[in-house]
Amino acid sequence: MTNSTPVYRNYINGEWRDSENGKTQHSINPANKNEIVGIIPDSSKQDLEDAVAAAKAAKLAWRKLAGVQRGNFLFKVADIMESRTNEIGEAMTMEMGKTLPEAKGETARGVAILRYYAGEGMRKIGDVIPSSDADAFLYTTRSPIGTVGVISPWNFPVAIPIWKIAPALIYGNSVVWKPATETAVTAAKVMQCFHDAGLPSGVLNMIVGSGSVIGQGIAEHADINGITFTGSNAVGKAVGQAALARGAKYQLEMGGKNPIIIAADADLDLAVEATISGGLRSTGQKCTATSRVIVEKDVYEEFKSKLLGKVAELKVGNGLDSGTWLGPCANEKQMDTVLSYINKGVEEGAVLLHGGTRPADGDLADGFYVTPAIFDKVTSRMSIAQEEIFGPVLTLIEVNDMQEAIELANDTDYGLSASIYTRNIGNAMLFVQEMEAGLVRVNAETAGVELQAPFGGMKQSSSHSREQGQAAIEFYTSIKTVFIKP
Ligand SMILES: NC(=O)c1ccc[n+]([C@@H]2O[C@H](COP(=O)([O-])OP(=O)(O)OC[C@H]3O[C@@H](n4cnc5c(N)ncnc54)[C@H](O)[C@@H]3O)[C@@H](O)[C@H]2O)c1
Ligand SMILES: O=CCCC(=O)C(=O)O
Repeated sequence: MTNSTPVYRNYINGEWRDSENGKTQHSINPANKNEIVGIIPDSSKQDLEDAVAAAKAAKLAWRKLAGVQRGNFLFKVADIMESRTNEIGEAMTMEMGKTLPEAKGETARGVAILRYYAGEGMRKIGDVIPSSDADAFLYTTRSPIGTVGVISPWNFPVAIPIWKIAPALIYGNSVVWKPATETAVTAAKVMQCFHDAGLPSGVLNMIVGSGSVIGQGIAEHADINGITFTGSNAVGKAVGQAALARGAKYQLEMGGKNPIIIAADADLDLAVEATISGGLRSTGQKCTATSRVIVEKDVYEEFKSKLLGKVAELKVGNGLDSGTWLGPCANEKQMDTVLSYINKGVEEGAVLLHGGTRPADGDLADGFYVTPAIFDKVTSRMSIAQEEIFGPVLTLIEVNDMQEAIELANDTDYGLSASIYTRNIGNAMLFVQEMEAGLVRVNAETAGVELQAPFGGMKQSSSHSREQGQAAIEFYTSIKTVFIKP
């Protein structure tokens, strides 16, 4: 740490504030653990109280604005964020390791999401319904739920908070946001865009602190009317239970164990490309990342050898370097988890064909790197085929036919995304019908989400709600049915 290490604060009631207890922590660069990206707050419950009070005080005036007026703020935020794409992208790469082009791409996605929801301020929010009383006017409108708690993870530190905050705001809610501490610097830069756009004080507040204090505090707070959470299953379920216990609305988007099926008739070159991109971009740290690669036996060996050839070409390194394809894991705990799953895979009898090691020397030794791992001879019940690893690990599973492929693809507690490579329309239709996942993609990788379409999982991946697109209105508002008679 040097005297010039930047210091970031909480954002409460329109101003930047130190944590009331004065405690701080460090945001570390996963490409070099000795580099501190920023000094960030380690906030207390009192900071959360202040943020919630500010959000509560601000919500009435915000709700009373026209949707178009709220949208104008979001358009301004989008323009400011677009002008800071490089700065925000660099902060993201330095805090969580994804490559700079990916980080800038994600920032651009944040801008697009803001513009999409800004436009929502002009769209209809209800229906006219014929009443059984000929003189009456029966229609629906929507009310904001009040103050929304946003709890977000580190893996998409711009896109995910924005796909929660933007719809919360456009539909008239105030917000208390707890970003992941790993990416608190990126979050502060996002927050600054809202501040510079002139968002009224208290409408959006940001508190940086531990999950157990600030995250749980949000889940339990009587003045937070709804909680939207993205993160791991264990934490998500605890958040959901705390919300349910006090009757608050909640929405949980959690882990995945996403399959790609390679049919015998697939274009194998395209399938290899999609497996690598879906499974290893962002170092496998996407909820939608491909993890189980289910291949029909007729093409298994050919697919495997093409995959190995291409994975061997991937360059692991610092995400800021232009030649890097794959950055480090986002933090030490994540790296340790990935390495422990690699050991477990070997112990359970899978064959490690490639990678799965921690580079020991040179520039990479001080980072949380794991080389991309490919496992052969994986069976569906092995831990590496069942549990979310959230790292650069692909598990190859051989099947006899399409029926078995789909059965194994569904053989998981998760149901977030799934894809198939095939040139046979029958295979594609069967897959779409039978696959138990919220996002199913034919001849496309498992990762990749379109901001205007609903996104969310089935089974243990979600609380069965949907985010993004117009689906977001369901969480951030309540329907009010209105009956008027002269
Ligand atoms: N389905 C999706 O849309 C989606 C998207 C991105 C990530 N994810 C999932 O997120 C996970 C990775 O992210 P992570 O490691 O940041 O997850 P995490 O669950 O550890 O943390 C997520 C957020 O919850 C907070 N938190 C931690 N403990 C808490 C508690 N007791 N109460 C309330 N909040 C608490 C964290 O500080 C963070 O802000 C993976 O499982 C991944 O699949 C899911
Ligand atoms: O990590 C979850 C979000 C996935 C996503 O946004 C994508 O696949 O692009």
